[in-house]
Amino acid sequence: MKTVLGCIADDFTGATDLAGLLARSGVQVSLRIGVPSDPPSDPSAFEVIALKSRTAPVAEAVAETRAALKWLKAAGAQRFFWKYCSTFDSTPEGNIGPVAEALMADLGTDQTIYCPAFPENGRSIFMGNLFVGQQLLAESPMKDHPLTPMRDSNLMRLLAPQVTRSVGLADRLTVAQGAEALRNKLAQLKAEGIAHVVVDAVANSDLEVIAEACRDMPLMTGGSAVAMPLPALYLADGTLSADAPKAKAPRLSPETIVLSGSCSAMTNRQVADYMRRGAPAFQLDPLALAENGAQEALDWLAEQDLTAAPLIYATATPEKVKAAQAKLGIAAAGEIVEATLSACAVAARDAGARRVIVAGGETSGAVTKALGVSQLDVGAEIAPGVPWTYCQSDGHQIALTLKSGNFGAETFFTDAQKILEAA
Ligand SMILES: Nc1ncnc2c1ncn2[C@@H]1O[C@H](COP(=O)(O)OP(=O)(O)O)[C@@H](O)[C@H]1O
Ligand SMILES: O=C(O)[C@@H](O)C(=O)COP(=O)(O)O
Repeated sequence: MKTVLGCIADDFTGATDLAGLLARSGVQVSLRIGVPSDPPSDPSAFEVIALKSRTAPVAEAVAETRAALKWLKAAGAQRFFWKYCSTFDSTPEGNIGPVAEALMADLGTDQTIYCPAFPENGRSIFMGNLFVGQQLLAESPMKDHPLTPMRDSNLMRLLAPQVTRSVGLADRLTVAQGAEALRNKLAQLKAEGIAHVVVDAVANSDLEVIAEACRDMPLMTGGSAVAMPLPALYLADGTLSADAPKAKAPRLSPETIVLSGSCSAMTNRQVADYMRRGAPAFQLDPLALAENGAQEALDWLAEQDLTAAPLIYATATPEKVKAAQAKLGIAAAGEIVEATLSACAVAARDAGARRVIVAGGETSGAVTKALGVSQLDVGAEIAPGVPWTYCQSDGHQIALTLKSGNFGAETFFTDAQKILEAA
């Protein structure tokens, strides 16, 4: 089969988010960790390549994304999707714009759209301003993100310094008039030399209009939700034929490990909820880790009954995160936590854990790499944008879920376990 849509995500939770939303329509979605070293053989209609490039130096992010594009082109794809965070997370240098411009140059296209909206998770865009629930992005807890604090809510202002060509807006008033009106607006903006168009969306119905209007663009960019309508559009016009039914979820033994490196407001609530329910839990302190290493955590883990699904977490309040970063540096504090959680993941797997729940995008990238996972099949959705996936790790089949910091209900860690039981 030829790939119909080639997708590249800038982090691993983002990649499973996108793969999960595409798979809602019943199509097969293949998710690969990093650019495969082998050329494509029998690729899926929807291929998602997960990179860990969100906070990488710009040149590195651009080079990796171009390599992913090349692989997806070899898989037969003619349309591409660049997935970044629904809260438009980027460092001050910013990878979203340079990556988009590099992809546009490689694809020989003059215009793309930017739509991080994800209404089911409360992300909406109005007049180019991104909201998280009822708050502007820069007034939401994203202002305190440990690696990518978001201090402006206006997508045009965030994007403009990251790109060389002009930025414009197709606002909600246009989107509300339907796909043809949006296509006309995009054409008008293109004639004015606008290469980068932020598109407003506040509801799933807006995303359907945008997907319909932009489905044949060589490159679309956004959060996962604007890609969600694409499989149904491609099935309806015969670009894609209906897939064989999906394989049943494998039965895996109940040993479980929960690892949380996200410090988002939602993950803080999820960790507290899980502990209130009596889950065994071990807290990592970056300062203690810097001094004494990971052994204490590994010793604690070795004593746990993994059928009780123990939790190891570095999740902390913004004040505690800032204090650790002030002493260790932002990158070093993050790295030491990621390395420890990765070591715990490997130790838990070696001790028999076959169900692995990870919270945090960067954290998920580190843990997935440590587990040596290269390809994931998408399973049941636990919460909007967070599916279970199945993969191989060191010769064992495991279920792995990678939760974006902000996603999931307060009961996420127990929800995940219940959904796997029912799958
Ligand atoms: N207590 C802490 N102090 C400092 N940094 C931390 C702490 N706990 C986690 N981190 C780091 O914060 C970052 C959180 O990012 P990430 O895993 O992407 O979560 P999210 O999905 O919420 O963005 C990671 O690099 C993680 O290692
Ligand atoms: O689009 C989203 O919000 C997510 O898919 C995502 O990218 C989340 O990133 P993290 O919060 O760093 O997990």
